[in-house]
Order: sequence, then C-alpha cells, then structure tokens
Amino acid sequence: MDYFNYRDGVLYAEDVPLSRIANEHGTPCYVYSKATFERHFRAYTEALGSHPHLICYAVKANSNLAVLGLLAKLGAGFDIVSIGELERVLKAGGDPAKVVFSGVAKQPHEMVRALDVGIKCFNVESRPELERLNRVAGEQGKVAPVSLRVNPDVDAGTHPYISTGLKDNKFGISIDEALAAYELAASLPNLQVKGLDCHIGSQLTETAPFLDALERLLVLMERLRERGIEIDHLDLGGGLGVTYRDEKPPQPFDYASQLLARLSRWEGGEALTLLFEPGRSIAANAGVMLTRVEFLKPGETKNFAIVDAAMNDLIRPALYQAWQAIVPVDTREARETALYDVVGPVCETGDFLGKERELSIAEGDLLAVRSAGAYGFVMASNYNSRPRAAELMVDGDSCHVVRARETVASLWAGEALLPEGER
Ligand SMILES: Cc1ncc(COP(=O)(O)O)c(C=O)c1O
Ligand SMILES: N[C@@H](CCCC[NH3+])C(=O)O
Repeated sequence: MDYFNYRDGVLYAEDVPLSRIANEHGTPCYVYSKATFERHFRAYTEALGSHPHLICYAVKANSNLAVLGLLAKLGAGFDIVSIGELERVLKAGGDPAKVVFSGVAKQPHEMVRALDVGIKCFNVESRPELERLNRVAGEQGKVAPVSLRVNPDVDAGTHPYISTGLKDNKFGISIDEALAAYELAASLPNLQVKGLDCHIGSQLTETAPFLDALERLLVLMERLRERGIEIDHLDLGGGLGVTYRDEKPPQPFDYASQLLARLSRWEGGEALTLLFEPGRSIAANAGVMLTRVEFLKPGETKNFAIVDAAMNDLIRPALYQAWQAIVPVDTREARETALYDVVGPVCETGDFLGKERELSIAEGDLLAVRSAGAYGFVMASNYNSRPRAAELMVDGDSCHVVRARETVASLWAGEALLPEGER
C-alpha cells in the first residue's frame, strides 16, 4: 500500500498533485512519500511485535539523507556496504550501534572507521576477511563483533543478477565451510562472534526459499552450539519482493509469522534476536520518477515516446529488463491510445524505460514511472554528461527538495585539463 493515488484524474503523492511538483521543480525528478516509507517500515516492526528484533534498512536501496533520517527517527538500524553509506547514516542521525556492515571486500580504512564509531556487527563474507578484520581490530586495540554471512545454497527464484544465495554467487561463506570458518573466528583474539547472517537474493515473491534457508541455518546453529559457539542474533538479510506489475509477494506480516512459528519450535528460538535488512520492500513503492514526453515518434514497426528521463536516471529496465509501471499523471484530457516504447535521449539502443506500453499521451505530457523509490536514484549515473535528477519528499500537503538537481558545472568538479603545453 502506498500513498500515490489518482484524485479527479490527477496522480497525487499524498496531498500534492505530481503535476504541480513537475511544474515547480522540473523533470526528470524523483518524488518520495514520507508516509509510505513510514508505513512500510512499521509493517516490519509490527509484524515482529514483541519478538526481539532490529530492522536494519538496506541503505543501498535509497540512501537519500532525508530517507535515512526519517527511518532513524523511527528506530531503524541500517545495513551498509561501504564507508560512504556509514557516513550517510551518521550524517542523518542514525545510531552506529544499530549498524551492520555487509559486503565482500571491506577495506582496512572502512573497518577502522566502523570500529571507531562502534557499529553493531560486521557481516564477514570470507576467511581472508576474518583475518583482515582481526588484524585491523588488533591494531586499533579493539574487539570486532562479527557474524558470518553464510551462503545456504538455496534458489531464491529471482533474476540471476540479483540472486545471491547460490553456490555460484560471490557472496558469503558456503554452508559446508561455515563451521570451520566459525571455529577460525572464535579462535581469533580480536573478534567476537555475535551472529549468523544470510541474504539469499532480492525481489523474492515466495516465503519458501527464506524458510529453506532458515532450516539450514538452524542445523548450522545446532552444530555451533555443540562446539560452544553461541549466537546472539540471526540476520536473515533483506529480499522481500514488491508488486511492480502483478506479483503478489508475501507481506512482512506473513513472512514474519512463518519465521516466528518455525523458531518457536527451536530451542532458544524465542529469545533469539532477529535482524532483517529490507531495502526494496520499504523503498520501492514509496517513490516515483517523473518524466515529460518530449516527442512522439511514430514508426513503421514501433511508436516511440521519447521522454526526458533516460537509462542514466533509472537503469533497472535496461539492466535487468525490469518492468515498472509507466502512467500519465494527468488523465483529464482525452488522448489517442497507442502502443509505445518509452525511451530516453541517451545514445544507446538499450535506453528504454518500458517497451510496448499502451498509453494515451501527447507531447508535453507528464508520466510517472512507478515503484522507483528503490534502486532508482542510487543507481543513476552521469552517462552522456547528464546531470542527475532532483529528489523530493512529500509530507502531507508539503513537498521538500531533499537533493537538488545537479548542475552541468558540477559534473566536472575534480577534473582538470592537462597543464598548458602538455595538452
Ligand atoms: C546483504 C544485503 N542485504 C540487504 C539487501 C537488500 O535487499 P532488498 O532490497 O531486496 O530487500 C541486499 C541487496 O540485495 C544485500 O545484498
Ligand atoms: N539493484 C537491484 C537489486 C540489487 C540488490 C542488491 N543486492 C534492483 O534494482 O533490482
């Protein structure tokens, strides 16, 4: 459920018509709904109820400071994958003691900073990374809290580029080697084993793979127990899918109930703190991208709607053939209906936002690409020297610029011509 709805033929974000935002701030731009972020975050906390838990929002999905700030205020923790994300969380007022640090190659300087601010846990993804963290923590005179990210080899049934829990994927320590890796972690003087972590993929539309993974992790936890290695928290990662088109993913409530039911049958399960790292399920349907139709270009085999947003603004369709709804913002005037490929101005054949979409539009019309709050702006680039779009946050009947549109001049900040005579 989100707060983007039509009223009298015009699409609104909460109480603000999107046409007004486009007229005031230009296009392309990203528009987020504060109430939707809050609602999606609360769906997790309410689903877990009194079971000990921490929801660590996956910063990579949407790292806008305003988004992080509002989630921090709701008590969120954060899942980060770089020092850049850590600094954003701190800048937004996030609590470092609620931060978990994922990623396959954390650099020593990133470990130092994370130890310095006192994060909750490092999700370690390999044996060499354990050794590196032990060395860095020792040099800092600190003990690093660790979980091992275990790759349980379950098929999440998702797009191959966003599946992470199979043997073929680069992520995590294989479940067969996990026991030995935990023994290594427990033996290293500057590490303290805190948890067990897994993340099997993104945009999952069934609970079965999560439950399969849990089953395998529980077996591993039994083995660890036998060896005297106790786990304080179990981090099940993110991955819950959203509705882009007609998917019917489980809601956090269904997902959590099934996990809690299984855990209640496991000794100690009721006291085990659960961590989740949701990104997409909190952010995707809390945002849209607005774009204006530049030209309609009828062709012999295809009609093109050329819009002012491109693959550099929203790369998901080009990269994963992802389908996101594209809808007119103002439907009050009658238009002819036709099938269009909605494409951008970038010089690539793969520059499209949607293919074969039935749309009733004219030049100058405003379109909203829905479900764009996650992996939208964060994956934008300056390809073709295009400044990145503005980001706006609607809160009731007000709208705030939460990141200004880039200027052309800002694109060459940090670049230099070769000195005179060497050009
Ligand atoms: C380690 C980790 N945690 C959390 C997430 C967030 O996933 P999602 O946006 O699917 O919830 C990802 C991305 O897939 C990830 O790699
Ligand atoms: N960027 C991907 C999701 C990646 C998940 C991160 N591990 C998407 O847009 O669907």
